[in-house]
Amino acid sequence: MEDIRNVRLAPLKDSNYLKPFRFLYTQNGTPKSWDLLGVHDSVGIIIYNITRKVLVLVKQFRPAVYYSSVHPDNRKDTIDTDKYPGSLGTTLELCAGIVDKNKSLLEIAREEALEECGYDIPADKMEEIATCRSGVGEQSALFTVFFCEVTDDMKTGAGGGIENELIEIVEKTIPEMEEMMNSPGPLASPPGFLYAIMWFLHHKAGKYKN
Ligand SMILES: Nc1ncnc2c1ncn2[C@@H]1O[C@H](COP(=O)(O)OP(=O)(O)O[C@H]2O[C@H](CO)[C@@H](O)[C@H](O)[C@H]2O)[C@@H](O)[C@H]1O
Ligand SMILES: [Mg+2]
Repeated sequence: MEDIRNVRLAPLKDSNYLKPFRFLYTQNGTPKSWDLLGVHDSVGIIIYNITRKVLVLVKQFRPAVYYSSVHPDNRKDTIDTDKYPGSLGTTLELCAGIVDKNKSLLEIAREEALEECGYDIPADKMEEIATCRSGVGEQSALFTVFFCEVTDDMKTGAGGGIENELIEIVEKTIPEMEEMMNSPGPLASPPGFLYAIMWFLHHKAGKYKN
């Protein structure tokens, strides 16, 4: 996963994932504008395995995280991967996916849990806990978080993602997550993940500790 080479930057002409545009308006009569980025909404799932008392998380290479770890002076057409190894771009996240199909958020969450983590989770085991905005500056996509308890016998597949996704399943105990949340960082995780883990530690972790 971390063997990243041949990194090059290119102009973006059109994209299935990002749509930049300008938003024009008046506020109290003053003309204004704001540059925006249209992106998909997404879902994430807090998966807690009660058989082995671990949170089931995913590690993956995120190009945006890698790119932002490169010093601005070195963001050229090609990036030196000896100086900047792929490990700089890996994150720890919830199992998650974009809402790019005409299916319910719950169905998409179930599909992602199976594709990325190998758990076949019945719909009635998924608890929708909160929806927040994944960014309010340039985009304002919704991020909906689900929670579910799983057991080892719900694991029917290997996980790891579909097509050419390379996703590693990472299991963390509650004390390991508490330690991570108390470390100064920078944490290689998005705010939606940190919010979800705080929610889990606050509302759920106590009952699993004994
Ligand atoms: N910009 C892009 N360029 C090229 N290919 C792209 C792309 N965006 C998506 N894709 C393709 O679409 C797939 C989408 O994967 P997922 O549905 O699992 O969403 P992901 O977990 O990456 O992000 C979701 O989950 C995380 C939460 O961890 C949220 O932050 C995030 O907004 C949400 O999309 C990627 O594997 C890739 O093939
Ligand atoms: Mg995903």
